[in-house]
Amino acid sequence: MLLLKQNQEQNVGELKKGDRILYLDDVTVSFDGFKALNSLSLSIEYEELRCIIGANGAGKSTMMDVITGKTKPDKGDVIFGQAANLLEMDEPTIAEIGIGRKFQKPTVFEGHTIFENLELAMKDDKRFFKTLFAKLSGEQKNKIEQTMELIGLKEHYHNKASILSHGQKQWLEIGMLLMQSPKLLLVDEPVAGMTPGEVEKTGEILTDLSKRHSVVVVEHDMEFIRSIAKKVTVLHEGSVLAEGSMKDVQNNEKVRKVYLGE
Ligand SMILES: Nc1ncnc2c1ncn2[C@@H]1O[C@H](COP(=O)(O)OP(=O)(O)OP(=O)(O)O)[C@@H](O)[C@H]1O
Repeated sequence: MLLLKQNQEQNVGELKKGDRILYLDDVTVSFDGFKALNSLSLSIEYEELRCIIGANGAGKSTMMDVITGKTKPDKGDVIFGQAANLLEMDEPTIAEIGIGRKFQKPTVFEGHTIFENLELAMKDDKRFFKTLFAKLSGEQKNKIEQTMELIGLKEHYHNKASILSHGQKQWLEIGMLLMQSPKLLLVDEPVAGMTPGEVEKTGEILTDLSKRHSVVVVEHDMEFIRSIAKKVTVLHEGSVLAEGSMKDVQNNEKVRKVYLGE
């Protein structure tokens, strides 16, 4: 298992800004004959913030499930980094080689402090109490502190997660993912249920993150997408309908036809 992980990490290789980090080629997923993904091809760059939009049922979650290994496609290729074939790996291996996924509902440890939540997320040994009382190195403490700063929770470090607002819990969970040093972060509807102030802060956090990671955001909130988007991919019936800046996509004839019935 360890050897497999090391080989796969080598296959991911060293990446620099602008290199391709994720490549889906001709990916099809069928459920009882219905194609949730239909020859989907898509590529994401290292240190890019990409927004994925699309109506209900367009295939956004299925695409995330394929990338993280939850769903295996009927056909196609999914390559991470230079040459790591994600279709040959199970979910834990995919997470270990650098793909983190943030689901819509936060799942933080409510009874533990912000600091402890991040500490627990960092450790390889998942046995809860053993992990919590093991001594942290200076480097590990620094990493936790930098992460708390990034997610705007530094002054809350000793507070229990249970007292955080919904938005703060979402940020803490993003922080927990960061403790595993992912190269690619997949974020599902990050601003659902947030206050306007929290939405703005989330945009800042994700933009900041994309300077050191690749970030893929699936979101229905178009105002939010407009505020953060550099490049947008529109999915429709399991394939890419359009891709480009928010302006390009909004002016795209096919998109206008599908969304606005023009
Ligand atoms: N396990 C499954 N079995 C059968 N059909 C499924 C399954 N998962 C997804 N589908 C179907 O595949 C299509 C794509 O679903 P998917 O959840 O990927 O869309 P989505 O773009 O994420 O939608 P939403 O915005 O509503 O979350 C939908 O028509 C859905 O009903």
